[in-house]
Amino acid sequence: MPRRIPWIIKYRPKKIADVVNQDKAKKQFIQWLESWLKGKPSKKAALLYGPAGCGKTSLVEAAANEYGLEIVEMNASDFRRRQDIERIAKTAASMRSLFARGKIILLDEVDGISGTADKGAIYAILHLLEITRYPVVMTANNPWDQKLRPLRDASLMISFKRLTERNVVIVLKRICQFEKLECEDAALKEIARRSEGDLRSAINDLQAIAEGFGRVTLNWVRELSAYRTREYAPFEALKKMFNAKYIFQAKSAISQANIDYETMMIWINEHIPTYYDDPEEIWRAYEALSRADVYMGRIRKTGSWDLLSYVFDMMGPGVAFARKIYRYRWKPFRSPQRLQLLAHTKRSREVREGIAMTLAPRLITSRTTIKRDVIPFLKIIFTQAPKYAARIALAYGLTEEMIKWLAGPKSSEVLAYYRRFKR
Ligand SMILES: Nc1ncnc2c1ncn2[C@@H]1O[C@H](COP(=O)(O)OP(=O)(O)OP(=O)(O)O)[C@@H](O)[C@H]1O
Repeated sequence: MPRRIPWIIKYRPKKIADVVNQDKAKKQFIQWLESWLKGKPSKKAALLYGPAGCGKTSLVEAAANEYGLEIVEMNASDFRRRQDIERIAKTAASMRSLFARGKIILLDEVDGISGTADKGAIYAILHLLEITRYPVVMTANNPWDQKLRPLRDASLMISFKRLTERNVVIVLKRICQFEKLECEDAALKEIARRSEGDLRSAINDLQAIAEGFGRVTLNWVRELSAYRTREYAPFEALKKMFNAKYIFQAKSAISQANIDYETMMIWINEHIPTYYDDPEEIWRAYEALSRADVYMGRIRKTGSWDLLSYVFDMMGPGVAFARKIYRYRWKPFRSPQRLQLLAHTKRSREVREGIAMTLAPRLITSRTTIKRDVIPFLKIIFTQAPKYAARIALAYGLTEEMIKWLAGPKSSEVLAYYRRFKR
C-alpha cells in the first residue's frame, strides 16, 4: 500500500493568509518579525500560546515561507540536554553570512518543561535569548505556569483563539474540494463539533473517514466515533505512549488506558515495528516488553498485584524510551483495512435487517425469527436453486441488493432469472 501523506501536513498553510481566523495574532507576529528583520526587535522572543491545533506552528511556518527564513526547531524534550541547547545557541549566536538564509529559532511546546529538574532548561533558554541574533519563537498551550514566568517576561505574548466550528468546517470543505471528495455538510459540521476547535484532530478524522469509506457522510462520522470508543482506546494510548516526552507521561498513557493490561501488551507488541525502524530501538523495546510479560506472569502465579507498577514501567517508559532520539511519530491511528471491513459489515448488517423487515409481515412472524430461522434457509435456496430463488425474490418483493446478499457467488444466475421473470 503506498504511504499516504497525512493531510495535516499536505494541507498545512503555505502562506500567512492561509492561516484562518487568527488576524490579531498574525498582525502582532508579523510586526514583531519585521522589527527583527529591520534589526530593531521590540522583544527578542515571541511566545505564541493557545489551544492545540489552532495554528501556532502553522503561522510560524507560513511566515518563514513567505519571508524566506529557515526554521531551526527544538522540541521540549531536547530542552533537557545541554549539548542540544548549546548547539541551538551556537547557531543562534552565529553571524549571518552574506549568502546564508535568515533563521527563526522555534522552541515548540515550552510548557513541556516541568519540575525543578528543568530549571536548567529555563536558564538555558534565557541565555539563548541574550545571545541570539535571530528571532526566537516559543509555543505553548498553557504558558501560565509559575516556572515559565521568566520566559513570559522576556517575550512578546501572542494569544491564539480557539477555532470555531465554522472555521473548522471552512478548512474541511476546502480539503474536500481539493480531494474531490463527496462530503455531506452535516458530516463536516459533526466532525467540527467533535474536534472542539482542534483543527489537527478534525483533519485527521476527515482523512480517516475518506480513506476508510470513500465518502464523508454523517453516518460514517457517527460510525467512526462509535468504532473509536470500542476499538480506538489502544490507538490513543499507544500514540501517547510512543510520543511521551517524560517517563510519567509514558506510564500514565498505559496505566490509565481504558483496556486490560494483557490486551495492551498485544497491541504494543504489534506496534513496536511500526513505530520504530531502527533495529536497536526495536530490540530494546521488545526487551522491555518481555520484562513486563515476566512480571505479569509472576502476578498471575502469585497474585502479588503490587508488581503491577513494574509492568507499567516496562510497558510504558520501557518501550517509549527504547528510542534513541525523540521525534514526534505520526502513525495512522486506525487501520484502514479494519475500517473498510467495518463499512462492509455495516452495509451487510443493513441488508440483513432489510430482508427481515420485508419478510416479517409477509410470514407473520418477528424480525428476529426471520434472521435466526428463515435467512439461513434462504441462503441455501439462493445458492443452490437460482430459479426457485428468483421466484421467491419476486413473490416477496426482495431488492436486487438483497438477492446479491443472499446468493453470494450465485448472484448473477439468480439475478438473470429474476430479471427475466420480472418482464
Ligand atoms: N488557523 C489555522 N488555519 C489553517 N490551518 C490550521 C489552522 N490551525 C491549525 N491548522 C491545521 O492543523 C494542523 C495543526 O496545526 P498547528 O500545528 O499549527 O497547531 P498548533 O496550534 O501549533 O497546535 P499544538 O499546540 O498542538 O502544537 C496544521 O497542519 C494545519 O493543517
